[in-house]
Amino acid sequence: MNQPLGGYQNEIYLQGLADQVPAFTTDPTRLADSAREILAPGPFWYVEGGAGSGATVRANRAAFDRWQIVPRMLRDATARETRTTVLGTPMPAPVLLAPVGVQSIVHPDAELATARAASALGVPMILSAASSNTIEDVAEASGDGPRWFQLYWPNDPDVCISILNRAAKAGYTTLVVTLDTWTLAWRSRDLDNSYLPFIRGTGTAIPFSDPVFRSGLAQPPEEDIAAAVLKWVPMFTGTDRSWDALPFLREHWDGPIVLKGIQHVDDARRAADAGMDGIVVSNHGGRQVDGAIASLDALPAIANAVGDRLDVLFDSGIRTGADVLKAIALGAKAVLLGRPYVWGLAHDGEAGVRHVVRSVLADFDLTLALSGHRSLAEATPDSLVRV
Ligand SMILES: Cc1cc2nc3c(=O)[nH]c(=O)nc-3n(C[C@H](O)[C@H](O)[C@H](O)COP(=O)(O)O)c2cc1C
Ligand SMILES: O=C(O)C(=O)c1ccccc1
Repeated sequence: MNQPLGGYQNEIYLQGLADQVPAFTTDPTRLADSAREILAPGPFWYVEGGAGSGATVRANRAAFDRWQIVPRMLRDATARETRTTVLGTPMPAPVLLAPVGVQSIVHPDAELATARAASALGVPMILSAASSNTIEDVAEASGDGPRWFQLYWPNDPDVCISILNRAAKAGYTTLVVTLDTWTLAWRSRDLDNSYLPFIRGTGTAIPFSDPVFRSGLAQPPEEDIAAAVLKWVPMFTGTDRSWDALPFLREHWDGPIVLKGIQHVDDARRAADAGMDGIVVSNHGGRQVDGAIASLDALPAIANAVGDRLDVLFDSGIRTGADVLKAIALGAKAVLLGRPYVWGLAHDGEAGVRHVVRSVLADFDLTLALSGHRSLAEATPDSLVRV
C-alpha cells in the first residue's frame, strides 16, 4: 500500500498548531473566485471562460451533481490502493494534469513550475503544444517525473515530424492528440476583452524554437514576431484532418497514442478501430462547442462500447475528489485535472500547483475510503445513483 494521499489532511491540521493555515483555499470549487482577485481580466477570463454563453461549462458541472455516491459501511477501507498504471505510466492516483497552454499568462514560472510540482508528486503532466516554455526546458524541469506530450497537429508534415522527434528525444512517452480545437470557438469573454495570448507570441515557445519551423520563416521570430505568429496560427491546429490521416502519427511516434476530445460513441469506436491506445472523453472544458453535451454524460456509453479495447480517460468539470470517484465509477481509467491546477499556479507557482493537486488527491482518497472502496476496481456504476 502506498502512503495514503489523505495524509495531506493531517499535515494541514498539524500546521494549525504552529498557527499556520494554507496559503489559499483547499476547496477547488472556490479557486476561480480567489484567482479573480489576483489576475487581470484578460488572463482570468482566458482560463475561466468557455465557448459562447458558457452553457457547456455549466453543463459539465451540473452533470456531476446528477450522479451521487452511495456510501457503504463496515468494509474495512482503512488501507486502500489508489495507484494505477495507464499506458505504461505508473501514477499515485488516477489523475493526470491536463494539457493547458500559455501558462505564463497566470504566473511567470509557467509550465516549468507545473512540471516541478507534478514531478514532486509523481503525477503525470501532459505538456501542451501551446506551452510558454520549450519541450526541452519543461522536460528538464520534470526531472525523473512522467512525461506525456499533447500535440496540436500541424498541417505542415515536416514541422509535425520535427516536433514529435523533439518530444521523443526529450523523454516524452505518450502522445495525446487534441482533435476538438482545430480552430478556436466563439469565446465571448476573450472577444469582449480583445484578449488572445498568441497574438503577442505567448504560448509559441515550441514552434518558435523548432528548427524546421524557423527555416520556413524569412526572419527569425525574435526579429519579426508578427510574421512568425501569422505563419504558426493557421498551421498548428490541424485544420483539415480526417480519420484517414492517423497512420501518419503511428509512423512518426513510437509510443502510445491517445485521441483527446471524443464525445460520440461512434468516434470512440473509430479510434479503437484505428488502433489508438486511448481516448480522452473531453469537451475541452466547455471551451469549444457552446451547447454541447456535458462530458460526463458522454462517458458511460463510450466506456461501455470501447473500454475493453483502449484506455478511456476523462476530463471537463473535474474539481473535487468525489468528481474523480464518479468518473472512475462510470468507466474512466483516469481523469485529467484542468483549470484547478492553473488557479494553483496563479496563486503560488510551483507550491500552488502542489497544494491544489494534493488537495484533490487527498479528498479523492478520503472519499474513496469513507464510501467503502478499497481499490479503484471497486468503484463501479453500483457505487452511484443517478438522481
Ligand atoms: C487555459 C486553458 C488552456 C488550455 N489549453 C489546452 C491545450 O493547449 N491543449 C489541449 O489539448 N487542451 C487545452 N485545454 C483543455 C484542457 O486540457 C482540458 O480539456 C480542460 O481544461 C478540462 O476542463 P476543466 O478545466 O473544466 O476541468 C486548455 C484549457 C484551459 C482552461
Ligand atoms: O485555449 C484553449 O482551450 C486551447 O486549447 C489553446 C489553444 C491554442 C493555444 C493555447 C491553448
